[in-house]
Amino acid sequence: MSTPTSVVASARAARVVWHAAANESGWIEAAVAGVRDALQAGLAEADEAWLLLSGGTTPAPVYGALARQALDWAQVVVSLVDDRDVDPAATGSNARLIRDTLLQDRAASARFVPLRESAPTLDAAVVASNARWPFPSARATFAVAVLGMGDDGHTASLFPGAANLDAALVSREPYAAIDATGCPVAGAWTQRISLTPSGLAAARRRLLLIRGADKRAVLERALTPGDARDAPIRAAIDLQGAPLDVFWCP
Ligand SMILES: O=C1O[C@H](COP(=O)(O)O)[C@@H](O)[C@H](O)[C@H]1O
Repeated sequence: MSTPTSVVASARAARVVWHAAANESGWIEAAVAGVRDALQAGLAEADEAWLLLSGGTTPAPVYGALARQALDWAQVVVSLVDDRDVDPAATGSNARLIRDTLLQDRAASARFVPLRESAPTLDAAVVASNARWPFPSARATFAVAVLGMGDDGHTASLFPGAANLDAALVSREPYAAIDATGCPVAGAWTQRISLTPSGLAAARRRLLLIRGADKRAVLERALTPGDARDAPIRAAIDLQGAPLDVFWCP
C-alpha cells in the first residue's frame, strides 16, 4: 500500500525546525548561536569538531560574526559542503569565501581543509576528499553542516537537472563530482564537488541559512510530496537524526 500524500507532507514538515527572525541582525545572532552550540557539543565529546560550510551569496555575514565568537577554535576543523572548479583565489571559489569571512579574528586558529585544492583535477579532488573522509571516528565529530539553498531548490551543489544528480543522491561516498551544465542557477560554475546525502547524514546537526520570501516559498514547496530530483533540498530534509534547523529572515 502506498503512503498517503498528506502523511508524506506532514512527515517532511516535521523534519524542519523554523527559526524565523524579524531582521538580518536577529538572523545572524540566531544562526551564530546555532553553529556555536553545535560546535561546543561536538568539542565536549571529541578532540576535534568539524564544521562544513556552504558558499554562495547568503552566509557571509553569519560567518563574519561567527569568527568573533569565543570558542576553542584550534580544535575546530573547517571544511566545505561544496565548491566550484575554480582557482581558489577566484571570486566564485567557496574556499575563498571561507578564508575571507570565517577564517579571521578568533577563528583564524581553526584548521581549514579545502576540497578543490586537494588534487590537480576535480575528479581527483573528489577521490582525495573521499579517501580522507574522517568519519566515523572516536577523535573527531562532524558537529555541524551549514547548508544554503538556491531558488531552484538545490542545496550544496546538488542541482535539479544535473547530469549525474541521480548517482550523487544515492552514492554511498561522502562527495561526488557534479556536472551542472544547463542548470541556470549554477551560472558559469558548471563543474562542482559536492557533499552527497550520505556525507550529510554523518553530521550531528544540519542548519539551513536562507533569506527572503522567494526562498521561503521554495522551501515550503519542497516540504510537499515529491522527489529529491526535483528539489534536492528534500534529500537534506528527509535524512534520519536531528531535524533540519532553518534560519530565515525577510
Ligand atoms: O552555488 C551555490 O549555491 C548555494 C546557494 O547559494 P546562494 O547564493 O543562493 O546563497 C550555496 O549554498 C552553495 O554552497 C553554492 O556553491
